[in-house]
Amino acid sequence: MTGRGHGVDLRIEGVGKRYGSTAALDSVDLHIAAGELVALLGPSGSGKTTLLRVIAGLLPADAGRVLFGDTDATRLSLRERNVGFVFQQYALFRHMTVAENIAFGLRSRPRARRPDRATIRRRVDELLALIQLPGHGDRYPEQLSGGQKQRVALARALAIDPTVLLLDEPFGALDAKVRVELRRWLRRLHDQTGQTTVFVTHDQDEALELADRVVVLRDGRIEQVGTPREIYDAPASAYVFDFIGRASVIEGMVAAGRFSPHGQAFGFDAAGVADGPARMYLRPHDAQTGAAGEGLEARVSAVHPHAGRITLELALAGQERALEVDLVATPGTQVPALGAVTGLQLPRYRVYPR
Ligand SMILES: Nc1ncnc2c1ncn2[C@@H]1O[C@H](COP(=O)(O)OP(=O)(O)OP(=O)(O)O)[C@@H](O)[C@H]1O
Repeated sequence: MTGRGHGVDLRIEGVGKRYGSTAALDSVDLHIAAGELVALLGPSGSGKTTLLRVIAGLLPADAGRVLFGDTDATRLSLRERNVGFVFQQYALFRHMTVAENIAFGLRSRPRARRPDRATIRRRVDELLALIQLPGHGDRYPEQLSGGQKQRVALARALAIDPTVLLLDEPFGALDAKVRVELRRWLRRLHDQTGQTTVFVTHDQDEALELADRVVVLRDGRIEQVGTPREIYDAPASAYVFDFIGRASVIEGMVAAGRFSPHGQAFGFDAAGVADGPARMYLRPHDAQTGAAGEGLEARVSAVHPHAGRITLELALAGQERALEVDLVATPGTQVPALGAVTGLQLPRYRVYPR
């Protein structure tokens, strides 16, 4: 595979798709560079699958254009676009061997473009090695594990040298441990092949670990596009902050670039945030408890031990919801007692208008 085409860049321009009164996609603009691995991330119903299907040519858009390199593909069929597609469910042909499954796309080409038998055979062997299942060509799908079946589905999609590889929750049906193994495997495979890839997931860990860039969707619109670091460290909105990981929220007001939590005499820098009601968001590991009198004053309302960390629930005067704070649990960790009053430092946070 190494050295074969890396696929093309993809341009999605003003793409819209409605189902009755629902806008499944609303003026979506996105550029995906050749060789990039991009994750489409969002909750159920945000439009991920619709966007993937529009890119594939499985679903016509109501508005906008899809470009594959310099080619306007908007009106081309799936076959004409030459995309590789993998679904959540294995969708292998049960009556065909693994080798026949992988060869299917090449064998069903019109005669003029169909490679000869020996070439197809070589290609299948090459792909079996790539998916780390050498010697498994004569097996039937039912003789494979779920993870192996998905690797075969991926080989089948790659066999046609697709312009782009489109994956719709390909590991969604597998158990958590296999999912993690397979996504790391997919990342290594991508590093080897450099194939332009678009990957749909609702699992933020999967998106952050796997992708070069993450596209966060909300109600058919793009909420943020960025590298995993950018998305995690600088979420563009409260929606992204909340979706990407655990969040603690403090209610308050912004005036002249300062955020004041309700019920607290303390202010925090919030330069650039408009005056008015606002919320401060922080990750539970980005807060530090300390001596009473330092920073905000908080009372420990619950203590939850976990493997490797302890989560405290802290009550703050003037706040309805308790704040979650994580302490790393090592043998020397001082855990504040239930009901104790502690100081609270917030070195990293973001403020969003309400
Ligand atoms: N065939 C359809 N008919 C009517 N509405 C649809 C159809 N397909 C999708 N929708 C609607 O379009 C919106 C986007 O759906 P889509 O399947 O793209 O979301 P998704 O982010 O992929 O969700 P999931 O993670 O649940 O697959 C949703 O509101 C959905 O109800």
